[in-house]
Amino acid sequence: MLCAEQLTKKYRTGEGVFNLNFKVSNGKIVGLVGTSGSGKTTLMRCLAGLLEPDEGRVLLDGSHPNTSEGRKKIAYLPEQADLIPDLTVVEQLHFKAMAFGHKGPSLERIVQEAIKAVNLGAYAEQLCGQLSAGQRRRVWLAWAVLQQAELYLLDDPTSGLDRKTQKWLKQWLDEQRLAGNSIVVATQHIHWIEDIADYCLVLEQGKIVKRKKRPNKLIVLDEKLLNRQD
Ligand SMILES: Nc1ncnc2c1ncn2[C@@H]1O[C@H](COP(=O)(O)OP(=O)(O)OP(=O)(O)O)[C@@H](O)[C@H]1O
Repeated sequence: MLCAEQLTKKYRTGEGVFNLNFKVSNGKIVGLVGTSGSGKTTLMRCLAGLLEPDEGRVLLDGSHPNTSEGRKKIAYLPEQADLIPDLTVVEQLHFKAMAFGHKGPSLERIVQEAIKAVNLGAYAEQLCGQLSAGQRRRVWLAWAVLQQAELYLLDDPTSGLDRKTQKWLKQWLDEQRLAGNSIVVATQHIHWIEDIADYCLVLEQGKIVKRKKRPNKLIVLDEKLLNRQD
């Protein structure tokens, strides 16, 4: 479980995030929603253990997130996809998978599965520096897929994504939830996240101004199941 307790991170300008308290249980999706500058990235970096709070703390299963144990559990995907322009898509993903400890046939399999998941097969041999913004974002999502983490922190994941990939992403997030993993998604698009998130935190000027729980509505992921006669 991830906990933010009285979390404050203040920049010299006086901006930042202030006295935030919330929990993300295993198997839950939480949306962090707010306009530009509301503090989403600051909070995400604190949750990933990359920014040290001035007050309060972040705990992942009772420990600081930036320990060797914590780093194995967290997949943090920042707003900007940090890809090496001279590597092909497949080389880039090999490189990332190796950094996460995969090797041999399992490395090859996991890279191919990630490429297939985000529908990047046609671009597998293309240099990352020659991809469009949306294609780069898909490589970035493939990077999330191959990490096989317990906690996913996704900052602005839908930016530049076509509808098909946005739909796939929702399905993938739902699969992660069913597998018991936790996800925090920072986005300006409340309509995209609110029908999949278990709850949303609305941020304004670094403070939580609203907590929105998902209404109890039936989500139809597979219509065949509904129409089954057994
Ligand atoms: N390193 C920094 N030094 C000073 N101020 C900063 C720094 N980083 C962010 N800020 C300020 O803190 C506030 C929150 O920024 P943050 O990047 O967390 O917002 P955000 O909600 O992620 O915005 P966006 O949706 O545009 O990415 C902004 O007003 C920003 O100008």
